[in-house]
Amino acid sequence: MALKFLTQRIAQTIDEELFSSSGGFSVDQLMELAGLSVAQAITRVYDNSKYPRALICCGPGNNGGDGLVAARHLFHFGYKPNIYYPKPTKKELYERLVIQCQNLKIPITAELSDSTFNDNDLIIDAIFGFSFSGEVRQPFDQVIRRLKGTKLPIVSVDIPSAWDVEKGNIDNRGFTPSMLISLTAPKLCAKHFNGKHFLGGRFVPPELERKFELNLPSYPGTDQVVDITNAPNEKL
Ligand SMILES: NC(=O)C1=CN([C@@H]2O[C@H](COP(=O)(O)OP(=O)(O)OC[C@H]3O[C@@H](n4cnc5c(N)ncnc54)[C@H](O)[C@@H]3O)[C@@H](O)[C@H]2O)[C@H](O)CC1
Ligand SMILES: [K+]
Repeated sequence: MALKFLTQRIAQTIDEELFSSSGGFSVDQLMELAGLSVAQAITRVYDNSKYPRALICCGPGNNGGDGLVAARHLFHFGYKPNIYYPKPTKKELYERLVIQCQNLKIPITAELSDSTFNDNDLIIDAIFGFSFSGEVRQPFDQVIRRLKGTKLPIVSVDIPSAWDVEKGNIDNRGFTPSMLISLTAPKLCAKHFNGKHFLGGRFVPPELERKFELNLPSYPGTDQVVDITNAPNEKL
């Protein structure tokens, strides 16, 4: 059975079920596993000896939270992360994630200067995930413009930011990353993506997987990610 690509509504429904009282998960837990998946997938493709400086661009929602968690794991995996976080979320969870990064002396900035951006080997796009809609509003429009112009490799978390969650890069509003890490299950926009593609978020209970007919591939050994670059994908 082919891997299921999710609509925005189904992605949000699965998220709600995981966090409901019957699902039993807290946001912290799943964000930690999501961010760990992202960092682990990066090690598979972008070795820290060749790509040590990683700029993590973090948005205002849970996608940005995944980015903050990934920054911490990348530090422990031997990278030199830098964080661009223009609109820090005023919630305790996010404030704690920031403190954890500050304690590792990971630079965090809200300004997007040329050097903030260019003095890196790799960019991680954790700006918007499956709740994105419409056209990109300030202050994120400027980082999307930069990402469209850069020659550095970009790794997108869950959705390439500014892409329509279902239709992909409509009107060329976004950029095309070199690598995508889909979380839980890929969203429909990933059918338009031809680069390196991993699946992460190894926390879906089999019953939930069956209910939504996700047909997830098996994760090898104790890995948090599985390479789905060549998974069956009927192109639209
Ligand atoms: N179940 C899972 O797989 C898990 C996924 N995780 C990650 O969570 C995101 C989805 O998070 P959510 O908070 O729902 O939304 P986003 O991060 O996508 O962003 C919402 C944020 O963005 C603002 N926004 C929306 N559209 C625009 C726009 N056009 N311009 C500017 N700003 C916009 C909106 O106002 C909100 O503030 C999922 O993709 C995964 O990455 C969990 O971490 C773990 C479980
Ligand atoms: K993203």
